[in-house]
Amino acid sequence: MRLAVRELTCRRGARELFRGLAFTVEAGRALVVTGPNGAGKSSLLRLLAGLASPVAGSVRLEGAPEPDAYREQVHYLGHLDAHKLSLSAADNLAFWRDMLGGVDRGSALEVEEALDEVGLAGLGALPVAVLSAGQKRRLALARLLVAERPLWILDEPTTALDARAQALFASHARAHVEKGGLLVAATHAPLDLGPCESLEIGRHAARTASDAGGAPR
Ligand SMILES: Nc1ncnc2c1ncn2[C@@H]1O[C@H](COP(=O)(O)OP(=O)(O)OP(=O)(O)O)[C@@H](O)[C@H]1O
Repeated sequence: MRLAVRELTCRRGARELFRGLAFTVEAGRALVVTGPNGAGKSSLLRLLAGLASPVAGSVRLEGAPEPDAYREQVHYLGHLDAHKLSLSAADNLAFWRDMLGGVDRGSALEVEEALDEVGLAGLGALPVAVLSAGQKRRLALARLLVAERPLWILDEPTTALDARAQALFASHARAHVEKGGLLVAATHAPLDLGPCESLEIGRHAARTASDAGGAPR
C-alpha cells in the first residue's frame, strides 16, 4: 500500500499555496511536513485526509484493500482536539472507537487500556472540559489506539504535550510505521520518528528529501 500524491494544487481564498506537488509515502514509512506559519501544511493535511478537495491533482491510497473507502483508511488529528467537552474522557473515546473502528478490531485497544496507555488512567470519568491542555491532547492521541487505520495524518501532534507524553507519542508512531502503517505529520518541532522522509512547504515551492537532515523528524 502507498499514498500517492500527484500534481496537487491548493488554493485558499485568493492565494495559491502550492502547485504541482507530487510525492509518495510507502507502507512502513513516515513523512514529516515542515514550513513556516501559513505555508500550507494544515491545508495539505486536510487534502490528504479527504476533508478538502484540491483545485487540481489527486490523492490516492494505492493497493488499499478498499480503495473507494479512502476516508475509512485514515486517522486524522487536526489542530483542534475535537472532543465533546461535556462528556467524560472515556465516553469521548468510546464514541471515536465506535465511529472509527471496523468490525475487525485487530489489535486496537479498549477504552480503558488506551486511557492507561496515554497516561490518563483514573481520569476517564472526568468531563473533558476539566482536563488540562496536555491531557486533552493525550486523549486525542488515544483515538489512534482504539481503532486500527493504516494512514495516520497528524497536524502538530505533540502540541501541549510534556516531554514524557512526546516520547510516548513517538513510540506509538514508530510502532505504527514499523508494522507497515503510513504516517504523515506536520510539525514545527522534532518528533523523534526515526528514519523518515521530509517535505518542506515553502512560500513558492515544496522540496522533498529522503532521510535528509535539516528538517524536524
Ligand atoms: N478558509 C480559508 N480561507 C482563506 N484562507 C485560508 C483559509 N484557511 C487557511 N487559509 C490561509 O491559507 C494559508 C495556509 O494556512 P495553513 O493553516 O495551511 O498553514 P500552516 O502551514 O499549517 O501554518 P501554521 O504553521 O501556522 O499552522 C494561510 O495564509 C491561511 O491564512
